[in-house]
Amino acid sequence: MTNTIDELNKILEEADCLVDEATINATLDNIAAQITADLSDKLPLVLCVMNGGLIPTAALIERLKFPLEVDYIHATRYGMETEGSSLNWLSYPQTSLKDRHVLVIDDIFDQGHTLQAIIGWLEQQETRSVRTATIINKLHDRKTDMTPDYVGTDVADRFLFGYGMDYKGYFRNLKGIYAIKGS
Ligand SMILES: O=P(O)(O)OC[C@H]1O[C@H](OP(=O)(O)OP(=O)(O)O)[C@H](O)[C@@H]1O
Ligand SMILES: Nc1nc2[nH]cnc2c(=O)[nH]1
Repeated sequence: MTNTIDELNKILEEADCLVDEATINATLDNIAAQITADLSDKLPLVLCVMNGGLIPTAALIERLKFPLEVDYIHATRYGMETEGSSLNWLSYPQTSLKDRHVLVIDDIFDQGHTLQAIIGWLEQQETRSVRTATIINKLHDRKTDMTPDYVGTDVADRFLFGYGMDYKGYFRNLKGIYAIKGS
């Protein structure tokens, strides 16, 4: 269904801001310091998980002051929906992964199926190490048995958008993280 600009603006007006820009920036600084301690001498390959990882990846790598390469992987589980289903692989990295220290960056650690599948695939590519980072951790007890190596701010178990995350494809560009009214 097509959303009108009025409908989208109403969603944003009624939404609750759960994480503001200053908190996100502090989270990014903290994660960047941990990553620097672990990877600054490893010439890592950073893999952005598109689309949600786009903004967190840009914000994190500008805080990493050491040599690194960037590529992306495109896998989606939610599409335009608010409930996840099976993972749809849309694009694989073009960079050779063999013997590389890989850092995967995504926006949110929700149930963990997306990162778990990506880690599983990367481990088959003869990488030297694989680490994962997310800006947001959604609090609930429906997690897989993986946990990202670097995890940011905890948020309530609601449907979120902003800072990479979309509502029906929109609002990834917002500086804060919002929850839909009633979710
Ligand atoms: O921990 P999980 O329950 O697997 O959910 C997390 C994933 O869901 C979102 O992606 P989505 O499938 O919505 O695609 P998108 O990045 O294009 O929005 C998000 O960007 C993560 O990749
Ligand atoms: N936009 C969005 N994508 C998600 N993927 C997993 N959880 C979420 C969420 O709360 N919002």
